[in-house]
Formats: sequence, C-alpha cells, structure tokens
Amino acid sequence: MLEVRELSVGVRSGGRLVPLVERISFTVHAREIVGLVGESGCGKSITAMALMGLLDSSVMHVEGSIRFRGQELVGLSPRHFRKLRGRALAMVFQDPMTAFTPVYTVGWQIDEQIIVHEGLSRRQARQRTLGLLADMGVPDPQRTADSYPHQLSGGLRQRAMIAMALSCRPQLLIADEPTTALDVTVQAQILDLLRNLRRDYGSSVLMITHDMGVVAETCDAVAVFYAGRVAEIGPSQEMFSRPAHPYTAALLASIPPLIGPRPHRLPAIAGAPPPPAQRPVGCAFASRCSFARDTCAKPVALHGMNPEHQAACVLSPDQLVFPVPCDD
Ligand SMILES: Nc1ncnc2c1ncn2[C@@H]1O[C@H](COP(=O)(O)OP(=O)(O)OP(=O)(O)O)[C@@H](O)[C@H]1O
Repeated sequence: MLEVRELSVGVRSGGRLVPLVERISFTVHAREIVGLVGESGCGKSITAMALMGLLDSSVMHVEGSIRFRGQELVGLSPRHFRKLRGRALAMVFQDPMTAFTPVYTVGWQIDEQIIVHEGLSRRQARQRTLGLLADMGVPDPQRTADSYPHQLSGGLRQRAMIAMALSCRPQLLIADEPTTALDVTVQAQILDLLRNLRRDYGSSVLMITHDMGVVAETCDAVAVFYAGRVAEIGPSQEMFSRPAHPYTAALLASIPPLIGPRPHRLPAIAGAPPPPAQRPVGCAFASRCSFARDTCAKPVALHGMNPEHQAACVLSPDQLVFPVPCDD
C-alpha cells in the first residue's frame, strides 16, 4: 500500500541544506494501522507533509522514494497530488479548525468535498454526509451538519473532520495527533473510531503521535522517530515487550499503567533532542542515554532482531536492561 524508502527532507537555509528527516523507511500494508511516534520536533509532521505533497518545494528538498499503491510520489506534480489528496490519501489534524473554514456549515463543507471528487449532486452528497456523520458516532447528524465549526464541541468537530477525510473513501488516512487536544473519554472514543476504519472502510491509517499510550491502543506496527531518524521499527506487540533502543524504552516508561496503582511520578526523559542543524553523525540520543559509550559517536544503521524488528543502537537487546518505573 505505502512504501517509504530512504526518505530525506532538508530545508534550504543560508545556502545550505539542513536535514529535517534523514533516510526514513517504513511500510504501511493494506488495512494496517502504523504509528509514527516520537517527541516534538523529531520529524513526524514533516514526513506526513511529504507523503501528502504539502511541502513547499521552494524551501524544502525531498529525496528518496514514497510509493503509494505502486505510484511514485516523490517528484509528483502538484496537480497530480491534488487529485490524490482527499481521494486516495486523506489527512486529519490535531486541530479541526485547520480543516474547516469558519464561514460555512460543517455539512456544506463535507458535501463540497464529495461533489468535487465524486461528482454527486448536492442532495446525494448530503445523504452521504449524514451517513458518514452517523458512522462516526455523531448523535444528531442533521444538527451537526447544519452547524458552523465553532458551534461544535472539540469531540464533535474531530468526528466531523474524520467524516470529511473519509468522505471519498481514502485508502490511506494520515492522522496527525488526532486526539491530543481532547479529553480522555473523547480521546478513547476517537481512537476506537480510527481502529474501526479498516473494518468499516477498508482504510489503512498512519497514526502520528508523541504518545506511546495511543500507539499501544491502536497500532499494529510502529516507527519510533528520534531527531529526524528512525531509532526503532517493528510490530508494536514485540516492541512493547522487548524494546531494542533505549529511547523506545524511555518512551514506554512514560506511559501511565492502565491497572494497579499509578506511580507517584512517571519518569521523564531529561534533556531535549538536538535541533536539526546540530545533530551528531552518531546516535543523536547518546547525550541523553544512560547506556551511552564511545562507540555511539559513530553512525549506526538500523539492524535487526529479525527482518521486521530493527533498531539503530550499538548495544544488543541483551545488554539493555531497563529500569521499571519507581513508585517513590
Ligand atoms: N518550514 C520549516 N522550516 C524550517 N524548519 C522546519 C520547518 N518545519 C519544521 N521544521 C523543523 O523540522 C523539525 C521537525 O519538525 P516536525 O514538525 O516534523 O516535528 P514533529 O515530530 O512533528 O513535532 P510535533 O509533534 O511538535 O509536531 C523541527 O526541528 C522543526 O523545527
């Protein structure tokens, strides 16, 4: 369905190219939910924008390959990208107000999307809009369709945006932090909705998040991003039970337990990722890693526990014994 190979994105700055994303590879199979996870600034959104053809080519340079259902997207013209977007490829954002304009009703905007892409009449489009809103668990679809975006709660707006993204039955939905702005109950409902998309619509989902808890709830496979590179990639179950990169382990340690007493405080990762212009050639996590040693200063490629589960760490999983969260 989607194969990203050695994808790099750089920004032109002061006569040189600063790498924002470096040689990223991952695959999304049909009906699969894949997570891109990592702290703020590690390149998740830039990757998503490259997939959607939304990067400004006068500022950003894209290299490598993005094959979507056999079609190469790197170098695709804006006109061809426009045809794909909203149809085969769709995206939902953290803030639905970026998807909706405030001056038209939500229903009118979803209708428009359907009319433009599928040539249905306004009446037929409205039927589909109401059906989509109902599928998204909107209690009163007619009323929601007739509302302006600012009249809806955050949860309803998010459902309406997902309905709009699904209006032309995309094969791949990219969800960029779709639940971050929502309270915990609504968050769980939206994640449920995304999980059901493959069953109800046959869609694959690329889930972008900084939250390992969201990955645990939804994703079949996950790529852990750190400072513009993939630190670890693999099936989520396997990665959760046996992380092979200290950064993954640190992210996992920051998920609150679902059952039992919650630790007094969750371990946070001290420090911050290096900014793009200051990334070292070796492991960019080394300066924050309790396992760091001299060899971490050399570049390290992803290598495998098995062909599917790979990490870019000089240590083998046996050498990585991670502390469990303490309860002090
Ligand atoms: N237009 C731009 N020009 C220059 N640098 C940029 C631009 N957009 C993003 N960056 C930089 O690229 C890096 C990756 O940003 P990106 O938004 O992809 O991170 P992210 O992992 O999605 O973080 P967040 O979770 O905060 O959205 C960051 O260091 C960011 O400052």
